[in-house]
Amino acid sequence: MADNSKPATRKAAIVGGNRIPFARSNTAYAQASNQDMLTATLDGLVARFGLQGEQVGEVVAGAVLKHARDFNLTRESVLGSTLAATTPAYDVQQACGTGLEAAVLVANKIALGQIESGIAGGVDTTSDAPLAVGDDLRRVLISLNNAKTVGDRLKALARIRPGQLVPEIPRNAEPRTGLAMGDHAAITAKEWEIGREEQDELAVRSHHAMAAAYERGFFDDLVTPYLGLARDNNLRPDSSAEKLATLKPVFGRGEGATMTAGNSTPLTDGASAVLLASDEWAAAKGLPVLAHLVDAQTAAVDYVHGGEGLLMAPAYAMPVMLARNGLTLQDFDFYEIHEAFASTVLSTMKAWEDPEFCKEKLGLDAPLGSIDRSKLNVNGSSLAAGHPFAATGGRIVASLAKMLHEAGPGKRGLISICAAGGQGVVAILES
Ligand SMILES: CC(=O)CC(=O)SCCNC(=O)CCNC(=O)[C@H](O)C(C)(C)COP(=O)(O)OP(=O)(O)OC[C@H]1O[C@@H](n2cnc3c(N)ncnc32)[C@H](O)[C@@H]1OP(=O)(O)O
Repeated sequence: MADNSKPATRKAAIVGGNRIPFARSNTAYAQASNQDMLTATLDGLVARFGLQGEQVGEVVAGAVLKHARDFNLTRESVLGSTLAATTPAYDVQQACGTGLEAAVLVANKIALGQIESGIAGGVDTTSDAPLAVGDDLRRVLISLNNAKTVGDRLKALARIRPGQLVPEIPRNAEPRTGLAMGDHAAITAKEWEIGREEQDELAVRSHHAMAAAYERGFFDDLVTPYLGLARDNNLRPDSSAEKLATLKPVFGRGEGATMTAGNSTPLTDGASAVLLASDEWAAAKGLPVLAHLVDAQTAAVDYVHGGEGLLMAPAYAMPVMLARNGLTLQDFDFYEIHEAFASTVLSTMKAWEDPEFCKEKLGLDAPLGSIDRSKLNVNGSSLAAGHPFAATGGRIVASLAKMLHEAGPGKRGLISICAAGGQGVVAILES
């Protein structure tokens, strides 16, 4: 007998988003914590949609760099916000895919009828990065804490050596290889023969597109000023290929190194949040529906044993998702490919165009093919806005949903986000 008790799945609506302007590390938000920024971002979203004091189904968010005291950063941020304190909330972490993964989790619960509304988000600060002590000092400090007598305390203190006092600072590097993510991307750029000029060109285009989008008011209902900042302070409207060509390579070694501070994302602080709901919930509240989250896919690559480049997992996730939805790579009106590094965007697109890669690695009869570059990151992306790791997904989902809404019904957008750990998340949005 059929089980009629299970609700049919439905597509989750994207009502809108909010973020604080992104700030280069150790600038405008140098004194702000993850919790400060996520709370402010949630409050901005709540104010935008008149949800003060209300309980939404769930809030799901995360941070890549988190202090040990932030057990459940998202719940603490909700408790500090103007949402009802009865709103359940929890952390997720999928490196730079965190914000998008959070949106997928919320959307899936809405699709299954488990919740009617939810907020997905992400936050990160490299200004307030958590410092840890080494294992030796940690053991001493624990025994000091457990010591019952003055003698025991003195004995524990006597075990401290000056060398142990050096803190462990989180490095922007892969734990299993010790290489910076930029160095991994540089290896891939070399493999795919990605040139310096095309990387710089992509970076300049990102800055110009985002500056133009701010000028035409595109971000007016997506960004709330915070701590004196009204726009992302990494944004350089006057960016030029000539200036970028003068910068020295910072990733990859020796002859032929192409990756600079100009065609790589900077270390960034910021937060984002997206409100998702069932169509019914949005209609009952008189709230807009900008787009729907239709599907998503994750993939992981074996970058440790040389199987694939660290940031190439989206290339693998894409054909799986396209096939499931009966779509080709060309069936989209907008493409949002996260610009971790300009070279990563270019390597990924080149892989999709390459018959050998698509056959050997993706198991396809024909390459996925080229995308229309005029539809790529049309309002700028991470090279211009900056990249507070976990906050990038929310920025992209909210921007793309708004772009689709502006373009009218029946439009389709594609998201591709590479993540540390050799993972990637891709998703489809439709208006
Ligand atoms: C995390 C995941 O899961 C997946 C991912 O997304 S991977 C990506 C993760 N992110 C990263 O790895 C961050 C990588 N970035 C970095 O480590 C650092 O920002 C960096 C090493 C690239 C640069 O650091 P830095 O040297 O301190 O940069 P910075 O001082 O700001 O810039 C160097 C110069 O370039 C210039 N510059 C930077 N961008 C420019 C631009 N667009 N136009 C003109 N000049 C520019 C700066 O003005 C500066 O010039 P001066 O020296 O004359 O002041």
